[in-house]
Amino acid sequence: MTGSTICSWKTRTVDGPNPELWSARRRRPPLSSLSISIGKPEQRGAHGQQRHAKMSSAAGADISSKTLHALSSSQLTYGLAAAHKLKSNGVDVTVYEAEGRIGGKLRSVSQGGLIWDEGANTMTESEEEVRNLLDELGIQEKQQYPLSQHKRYIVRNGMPVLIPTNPIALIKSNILSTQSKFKIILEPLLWKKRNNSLTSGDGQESVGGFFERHFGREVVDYLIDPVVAGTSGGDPESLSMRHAFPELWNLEERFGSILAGAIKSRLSAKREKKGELKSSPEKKKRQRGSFSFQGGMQTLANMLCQKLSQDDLKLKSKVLSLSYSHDGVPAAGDWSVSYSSDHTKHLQDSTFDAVIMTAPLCNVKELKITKRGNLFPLNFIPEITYAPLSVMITTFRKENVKRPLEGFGILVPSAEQKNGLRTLGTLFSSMMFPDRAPTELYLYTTFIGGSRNRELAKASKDELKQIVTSDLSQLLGAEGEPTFVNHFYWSKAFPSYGRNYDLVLQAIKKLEEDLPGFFYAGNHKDGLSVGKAMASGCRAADLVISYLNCSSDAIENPGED
Ligand SMILES: Cc1cc2nc3c(=O)[nH]c(=O)nc-3n(C[C@H](O)[C@H](O)[C@H](O)COP(=O)(O)OP(=O)(O)OC[C@H]3O[C@@H](n4cnc5c(N)ncnc54)[C@H](O)[C@@H]3O)c2cc1C
Ligand SMILES: C=CC1=C(C)c2cc3[nH]c(cc4nc(cc5[nH]c(cc1n2)c(C)c5CCC(=O)O)C(CCC(=O)O)=C4C)c(C)c3C=C
Repeated sequence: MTGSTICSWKTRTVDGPNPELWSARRRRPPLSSLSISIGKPEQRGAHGQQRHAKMSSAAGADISSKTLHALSSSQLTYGLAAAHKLKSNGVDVTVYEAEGRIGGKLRSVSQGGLIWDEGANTMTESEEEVRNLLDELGIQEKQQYPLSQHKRYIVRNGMPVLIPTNPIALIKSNILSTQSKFKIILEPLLWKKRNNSLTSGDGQESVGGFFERHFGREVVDYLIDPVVAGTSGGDPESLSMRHAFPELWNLEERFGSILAGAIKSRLSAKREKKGELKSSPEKKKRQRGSFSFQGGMQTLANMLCQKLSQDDLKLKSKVLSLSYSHDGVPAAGDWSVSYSSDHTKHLQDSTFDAVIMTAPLCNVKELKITKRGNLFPLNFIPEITYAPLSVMITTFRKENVKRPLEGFGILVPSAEQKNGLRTLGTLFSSMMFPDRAPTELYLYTTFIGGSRNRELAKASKDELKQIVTSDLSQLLGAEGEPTFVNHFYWSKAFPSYGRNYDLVLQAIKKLEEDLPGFFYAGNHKDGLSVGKAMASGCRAADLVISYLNCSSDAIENPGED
């Protein structure tokens, strides 16, 4: 965001006698010096006369206290995290969601004594923004940590093998050949430098190419391929290393060897942590690892909504167009949003001071955006490839599962398709969270398709049931038919951080630079995980707050630079 441009605007304003202004100031001390008022967006019918939002809230003032609204045009993790943060800072928000429910890809179902997730199943709190947000929500007592979460399995020669979690366990395990084990140990000496002529013209190396240079092909086939499938539904050859794993990419840039780099950064992180603990010994210890919530991941979305009133959240409201029409007063109702509402069956408009867009870029591309009355063409947003995915929920009676495994779940490398396995992987949902099924049942969540098998992702429920039953029979000894089956299909489960991802990031930058007060957050930007998504929403909210602050400063101090 080009905050400096915004800060440099000079305009005149007079605070109107809006009582809500004062309550807003009381509610948000960090912004107390600003002329910020909180009010409702101005509404007009599709064909109605536009009213002047900026002038409307305070009679007598030539330009009233600014009505500050932030809009998130999708409500998901990012949108809701952003909305929550803005609300907490006393900024009014309206969240538009095209669907009739909140949560987006956080989608939990509770039915007949079973609880399952059709989207994200767990998350982490590696990002500081997420830790702070969860603390603020007071959601800790609802957090559920999976039992035996560090037990994860990979298929090798058609059978499950425990993924080693430390170097000694790796050496002992039969997950890799002796040759590959040596390649890993000797990586600091043997790793090959990137040959830029072998990467595509733009210097973008694939995930597969990168790891093959460092650890050899077997590591790519049996560790990287399943992990990539199990974190993005993608495959190592089509993902860009720099975009999909930026931390490891940077590690190579800094240290060359991944292993040596990882050890060095771990040691320095430990030292830093020790120092931090010494300076603030009361720092709270947090449980580490992945977690979900009682009732599933949807609980998080529900909690994030708590601060929003009924009017703040507009379900079944698809944003169709955005119009920026700045006329002298920065951020004061610059944005007009037009959306179709299922409730009224009409197009409606509202004005806002800023917009946080969290809809996928493929949806953004379909919007009509105008800037000062001229069409703002969106043809610079590249076509994005998405991985499709089917999620199958099955339950089996415990006595019918002959070789149940304790732990998180099992991932199937592509190479294991030759052994008849067609799923991407299965989460042992009721092993992790026993309250998700009655005691006599195991509940499994199996994923099919991804970029590995796009056609299969679209298969019918019956066909997918056969595939899941066959794989679970081979891997866990699940006999007979499942006692319950549920199917959910995501046509665009994940954006692929492919080799053209620079163009995607450039397009997001252009949107934010060319459209003052427009901010983009979401899983198309800084990572796919729920945690990264939430952090991205929080950062967008911070940018909105500074944008509004800068605009207010410019209004209050018209003579200063
Ligand atoms: C099957 C699956 C499993 C996953 N597992 C995990 C996991 O275990 N851990 C993890 O961390 N992450 C996981 N993820 C990833 C994570 O859930 C997602 O990356 C993230 O939640 C996506 O959120 P989003 O808001 O960016 O996008 P989306 O979920 O696509 O949300 C976009 C929202 O925008 C709305 N929208 C679109 N256009 C408009 C419009 N014009 N107007 C208004 N609203 C609009 C849509 O209706 C939708 O609700 C998983 C994802 C999937 C699909
Ligand atoms: C070992 C079992 C696992 C299976 C099977 C699995 C499938 C699966 N997962 C996704 C999408 C994501 N998973 C993510 C994290 C994640 N997944 C597993 C394990 C399995 N996933 C673990 C242990 C973790 C890490 C901890 C966590 O986040 O809870 C993520 C987030 C990735 C990130 O950047 O942090 C996503 C996204 C798919 C599509 C899938 C299907 C095969």
